Amino acid sequence: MSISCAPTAIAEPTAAPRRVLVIHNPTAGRHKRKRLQDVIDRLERLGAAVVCRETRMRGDAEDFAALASPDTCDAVVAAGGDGTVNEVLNGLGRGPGGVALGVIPLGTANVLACEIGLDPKDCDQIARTIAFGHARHVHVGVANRRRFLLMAGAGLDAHVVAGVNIALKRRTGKLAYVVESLKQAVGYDFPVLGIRADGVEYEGRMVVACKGRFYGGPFVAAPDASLEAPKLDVCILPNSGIGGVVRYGLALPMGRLSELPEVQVVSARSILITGPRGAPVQGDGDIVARLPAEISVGDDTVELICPD
Ligand SMILES: Nc1ncnc2c1ncn2[C@@H]1O[C@H](COP(=O)(O)OP(=O)(O)OP(=O)(O)O)[C@@H](O)[C@H]1O
Repeated sequence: MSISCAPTAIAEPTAAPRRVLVIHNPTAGRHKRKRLQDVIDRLERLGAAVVCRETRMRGDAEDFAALASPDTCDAVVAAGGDGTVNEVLNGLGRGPGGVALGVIPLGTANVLACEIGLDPKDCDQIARTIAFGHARHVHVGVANRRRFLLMAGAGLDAHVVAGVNIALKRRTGKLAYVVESLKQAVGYDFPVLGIRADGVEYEGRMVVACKGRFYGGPFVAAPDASLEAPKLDVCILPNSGIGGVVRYGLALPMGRLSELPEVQVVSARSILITGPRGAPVQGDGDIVARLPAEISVGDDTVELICPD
């Protein structure tokens, strides 16, 4: 197997390498199988015991992760995009506990990798992180009983996630989301959403409850959010129509979304989003719930393996 990433000189850690179950979503990202093999080869050279399972359909990653036992496995590693991480997170929640969560970022946006400072192209960093990286105690969000790690939202972005053309996404990556956003901006009617955040009422056309700072890739939407904090940073966007979409779409990559005067960011433990019954709610980039949605963060935690 050819090795595509140059090793960097880092002192060998003294702790024993982890025993890991890698769960690979072969449909995530494009042409990433070689990178996965490279990471696995490096893990084995570092002394980690690795078992790899491939998913065949949606839901497999969650079922495989739920079976992981701390007797045989220190960590379950999601090899795929944020959707695969989300499935593993939910699977671990069904399991016996005592197993950490890791990631080999092979997806389209890889928001979690941005959040924890993992470079998707640096196979050496990824392997060392999985084998020896410290585990952060992360508070997990819950949307209508479904766990999420990064964000959950309703309104246009959830409709974009629900409507994105999968074949186009496989061919063009993130561009498919831009195309779908513009398409939706024309046809979508931007209904008003009610948001009750820790008992205080707000209104918006789009709402994203952020656990992490990043959104859609390396773009900061909620600068004060923290995976380790038991709170949500709720971004409430009031504008509608193509004008609103373009305005927010330009502000986000510049890191200015939360600075726009009409955008509110409120900190809350629990929110209730109401709007058209059955409208989609996205969590970590996949549809995880429907309106009305109760989104909260409480005592539920996971050990997330991060670079040192
Ligand atoms: N073998 C499979 N066949 C079809 N779908 C799968 C399979 N395994 C997992 N899935 C589903 O694929 C979806 C997308 O996966 P994922 O998010 O990991 O990749 P991505 O969409 O390329 O990346 P990103 O989320 O970063 O955009 C998830 O909803 C997951 O449940």
